[in-house]
Amino acid sequence: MQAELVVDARNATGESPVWRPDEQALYWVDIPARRLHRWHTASGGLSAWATPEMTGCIAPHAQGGWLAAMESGLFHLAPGSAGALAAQPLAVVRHAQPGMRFNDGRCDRQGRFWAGTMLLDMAAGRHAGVLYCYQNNSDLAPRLDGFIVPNGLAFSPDGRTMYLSDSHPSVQKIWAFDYDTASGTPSRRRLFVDMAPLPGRPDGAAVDEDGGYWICGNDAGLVHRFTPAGQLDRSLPVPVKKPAMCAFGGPGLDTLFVTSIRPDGIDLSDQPLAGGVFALHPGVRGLPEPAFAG
Ligand SMILES: O=C1O[C@H](CS(=O)(=O)O)[C@@H](O)[C@H](O)[C@H]1O
Repeated sequence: MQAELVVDARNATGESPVWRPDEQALYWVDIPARRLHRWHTASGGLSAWATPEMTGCIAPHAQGGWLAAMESGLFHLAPGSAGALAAQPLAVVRHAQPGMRFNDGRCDRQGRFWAGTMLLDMAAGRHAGVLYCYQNNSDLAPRLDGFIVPNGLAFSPDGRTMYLSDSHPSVQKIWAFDYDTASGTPSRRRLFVDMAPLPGRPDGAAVDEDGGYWICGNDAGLVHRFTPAGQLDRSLPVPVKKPAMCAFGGPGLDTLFVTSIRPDGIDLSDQPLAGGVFALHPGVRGLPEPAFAG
């Protein structure tokens, strides 16, 4: 299967792709560049907005616009025309240590927002990362801790299994949890996949309608699909070494969009498209991305 380059975005760290069916457009962020991006598939039109801080992830907001997890906390973003962006603070995070920011996250199927934090200095390898849940427009609460680079957050189609990974080279694990959809409580944490023996570190993820868990194999140029039982089903190549996160989109939700990383200061002659956004057609459909309910 050939991955098609859809946007030669040259993102430093392209993350959090989210498909908006109402706009037939893909949004994503470039974390260090402090940018929110939009690509309208039919017209090919590209838009970008400067965000006040680095944004680790975004989720659609039920009232329109986006819930964005940044450095100091959560914001509501309302992108306008000509690059205008209204950013309203919603919740301030009390980080476990100085020098942290939000990273990967999304909403559960009931519309609660979950996102993890990490140290900007990833190389330090400290287990300072915390997983937070935000709900009722007011309550940003730490729920799990001990992570270095929390990533790969996703929910099964019935919402009753939560997935979470840690990308750091010293961890490279994906865990599954039972998830109580009524209370929003994860429990019975267990190892879903140990990715250390497999090519690529676990990065961002998406779940398909059959419950397959798709995760970017960062540093290996692969996107892996695991069955709900944790068996490797297939691995699809992308023409860059560092795919970062994937999301289903397109009119039939059957395109898997993949964002990527363009590392600074290294020879990119073997991956000139690094930092691009790619499209794969894996033969399965995704599910609509749940919005933050408030
Ligand atoms: O900043 C980030 O970087 C890592 C990828 S990498 O180690 O730089 O290759 C990624 O896992 C993480 O999600 C992202 O926020």
